[in-house]
Amino acid sequence: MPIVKNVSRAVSQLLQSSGCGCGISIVPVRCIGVSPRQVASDASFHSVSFSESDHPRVLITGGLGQLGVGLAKLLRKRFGKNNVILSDIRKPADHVFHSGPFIYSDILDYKNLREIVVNNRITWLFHYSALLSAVGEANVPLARAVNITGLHNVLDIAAEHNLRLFVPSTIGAFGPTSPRDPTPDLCIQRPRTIYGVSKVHAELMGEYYHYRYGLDFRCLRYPGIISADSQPGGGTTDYAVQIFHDAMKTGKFQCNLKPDTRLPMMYIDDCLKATLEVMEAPAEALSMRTYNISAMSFTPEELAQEVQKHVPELQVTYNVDEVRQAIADSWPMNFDDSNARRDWGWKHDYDLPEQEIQELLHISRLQAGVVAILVRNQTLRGIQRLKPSPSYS
Ligand SMILES: NC(=O)c1ccc[n+]([C@@H]2O[C@H](COP(=O)([O-])OP(=O)(O)OC[C@H]3O[C@@H](n4cnc5c(N)ncnc54)[C@H](O)[C@@H]3O)[C@@H](O)[C@H]2O)c1
Ligand SMILES: C[C@@H](O)[C@H](N)C(=O)O
Repeated sequence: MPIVKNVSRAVSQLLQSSGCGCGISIVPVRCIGVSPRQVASDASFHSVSFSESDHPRVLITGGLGQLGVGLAKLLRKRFGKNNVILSDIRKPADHVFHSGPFIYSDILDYKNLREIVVNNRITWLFHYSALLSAVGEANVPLARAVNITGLHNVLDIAAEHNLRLFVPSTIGAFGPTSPRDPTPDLCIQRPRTIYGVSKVHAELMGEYYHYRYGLDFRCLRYPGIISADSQPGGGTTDYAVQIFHDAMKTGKFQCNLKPDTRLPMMYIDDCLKATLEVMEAPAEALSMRTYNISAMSFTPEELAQEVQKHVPELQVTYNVDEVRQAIADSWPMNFDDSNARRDWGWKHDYDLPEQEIQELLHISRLQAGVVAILVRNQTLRGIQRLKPSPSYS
């Protein structure tokens, strides 16, 4: 298995924390100066507001969640530290604040978002703000505001300012009437969560703006993402991160999904690599604007067995959360990403257990001062207990 390394906070904490944006309750009034209806309907399919020889100037919304900080790190390596602005409504940790430009941005504040785009001459926007599946069901009005109204703000601004726009979708954009094993790009999509409904809406609106206004919209449907040094934001797949943290911290893990619940998953490095690759792909290569991407697929029982090879003392019990289980039971079990592989050469690097270990990738500190070692390209090779390091790596 590809991964794992450090530890994140408890799912229950995430559900209650401000990290999910649950503190926001006001939907600001939109102040549209130029409607997308005023964007020329014959706008160029390829139009971007920067010369191809220049680096893009990037804004990431909702950047302090599980995925945004890692994305900023990858993009800064590629485009330069000062060309990538991370934004969120939360206060960044010290190491994030000092790692590159950070700005407050509430995606529900259209005028403020527009100012940021204009003043910083943004050319690429990665729209990560969202309420995930489980927290979305716990607060539907807020999920509707952030995931749908927020998306509308982002789409309008992107269209007005000729941005290249990335919006992630999810396995959650499918529902119980979709084919589940495998799930192709194009099939029936009738999700039964506000999260899934908002993501189908995002896919369709983005594609509509693309064909109607020439917006350079790009979208990947991510599987559940496994990360080591960032915490999940309140989704159905969070267990696959939590198990590593609990294995390291307490040696006990209580899973909130049934042992045989199979879901598509992906290691964060693959997810971020795919995101950059699809944004850099020539428009001509994209036969679609929304693609499935896939890497591995496993059940809690299979994952637990794999982790127990390295932490034999790990005790796993099951206490099923009915809301999450119902969501998981309606989602794909395996994802068909053949179109992404054909069109722009998508290929994952990390997979479930294979025997050879190629490279030690990363060491990160756990909350309790315990350190896990993340290994590349296959199995979780080893987990070590070390003294807390003085600084976050
Ligand atoms: N992590 C996954 O497994 C996964 C899988 C599929 C798709 N995705 C998608 O990828 C994106 C990023 O996911 P993540 O796991 O980092 O999410 P997350 O929940 O960890 O982070 C979302 C961020 O959005 C911010 N946010 C909430 N309301 C906001 C507002 N009004 N204005 C600005 N920011 C606001 C939160 O503060 C939070 O930092 C999301 O769109 C998600 O749907 C994630
Ligand atoms: C799958 C994904 O969209 C997210 N991790 C969730 O479970 O809600």
